[in-house]
Amino acid sequence: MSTIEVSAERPYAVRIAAGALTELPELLEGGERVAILHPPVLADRARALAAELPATVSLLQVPDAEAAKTPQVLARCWDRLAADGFTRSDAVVGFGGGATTDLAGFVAATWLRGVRLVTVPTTVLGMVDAAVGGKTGINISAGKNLVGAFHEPAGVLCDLDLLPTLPPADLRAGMAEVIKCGFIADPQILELIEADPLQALDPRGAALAELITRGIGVKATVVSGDLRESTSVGRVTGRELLNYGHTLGHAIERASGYRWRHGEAISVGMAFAAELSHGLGLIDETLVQRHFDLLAGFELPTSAAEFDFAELRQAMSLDKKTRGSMLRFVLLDGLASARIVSGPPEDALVAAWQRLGRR
Ligand SMILES: NC(=O)c1ccc[n+]([C@@H]2O[C@H](COP(=O)([O-])OP(=O)(O)OC[C@H]3O[C@@H](n4cnc5c(N)ncnc54)[C@H](O)[C@@H]3O)[C@@H](O)[C@H]2O)c1
Ligand SMILES: O=C(O)C(=O)C[C@@H](O)[C@H](O)[C@H](O)COP(=O)(O)O
Ligand SMILES: [Zn+2]
Repeated sequence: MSTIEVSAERPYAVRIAAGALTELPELLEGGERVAILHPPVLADRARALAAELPATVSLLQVPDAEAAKTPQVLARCWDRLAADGFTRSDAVVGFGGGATTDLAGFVAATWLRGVRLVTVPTTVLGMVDAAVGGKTGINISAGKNLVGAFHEPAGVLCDLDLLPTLPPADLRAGMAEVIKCGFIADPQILELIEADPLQALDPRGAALAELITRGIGVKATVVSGDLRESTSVGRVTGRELLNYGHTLGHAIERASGYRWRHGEAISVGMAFAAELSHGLGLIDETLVQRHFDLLAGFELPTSAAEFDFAELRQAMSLDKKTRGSMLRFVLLDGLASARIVSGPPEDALVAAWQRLGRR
């Protein structure tokens, strides 16, 4: 069992191991009621989990993937907690991928102005990123994650035994955030993948367990220093670092009507950010090509010609890093070194977009 401590406002542990789920009862600290939010595909496992808990459990099945992150589903969850008599000593468990844990986190943040939350991520992306760090929220028609709150979990259980049923495309999508962690902070992640990409995709393998643990290490270190995402000036060391590739990525998700997986959109977003960094003279060609090789090695997309760049540019204006009308990009100026570039020239954005399809 590996344990990574997150020392933000309320310290908590991320436990990573096959079988970590057995620790859930301790994390609930004797609450009388527990709500487990889960997607349809995990219904049987959620029922089995409920049977093991010394509490009255409400099973809240929510729609799959991004369809869970809507105001309507959020309101249905509140109604159910009300009907089942949830009080401030009760708890919410997010049992699923990042979409489920984002929704569950926001339910926990808003019910009675905040109740206990435990996240149990069941995807690679959820383990490495979404379930850790206390960003919770939903989408609205104007864009991705535009409504939410910071609400830290009391604990995170990454049970590696849950991964073998994950569809290969979702496993690959999770690798985009793992690769992100490599480029922004831990280049050993990139070396491990480059040494044996196939091994990295084995859901029962030691290589994936190590990549997940290293990725969580990056996330935990960053959020421990800057939970609420301060506005970086110049070099980025705070939470905005974790948003590498997300400015364009979130715009692609919205433009696709959330047909694109988050990790796939972020893959294109990182390829774009690398091209933009290069176009602005911040990184050399080798580092750009390394992005394309690593992402394509997992069959992740590095271009998105089906979208109109003008529409994506418009959606990027609502990125949370934007200040006033100034777009702000997290760009690399070296391996594991990033800076904020505010208001890059519009023609540099278009040029970076056009280069994507040409590699
Ligand atoms: N809060 C954060 O800090 C943060 C960080 C990164 C991403 N996110 C969010 O996370 C979401 C993406 O997360 P995701 O990639 O986990 O997507 P997801 O939650 O949509 O899960 C992907 C798919 O896998 C299925 N699934 C989940 N676990 C399974 C299992 N063990 N076996 C079989 N199927 C399983 C789900 O039902 C879904 O169809 C996005 O909404 C993104 O915005 C949040
Ligand atoms: O934890 C963070 O901070 C991140 O930026 C991690 C991202 O991978 C994640 O997708 C996050 O939800 C994006 O946040 P947002 O504030 O841009 O919605
Ligand atoms: Zn992300």
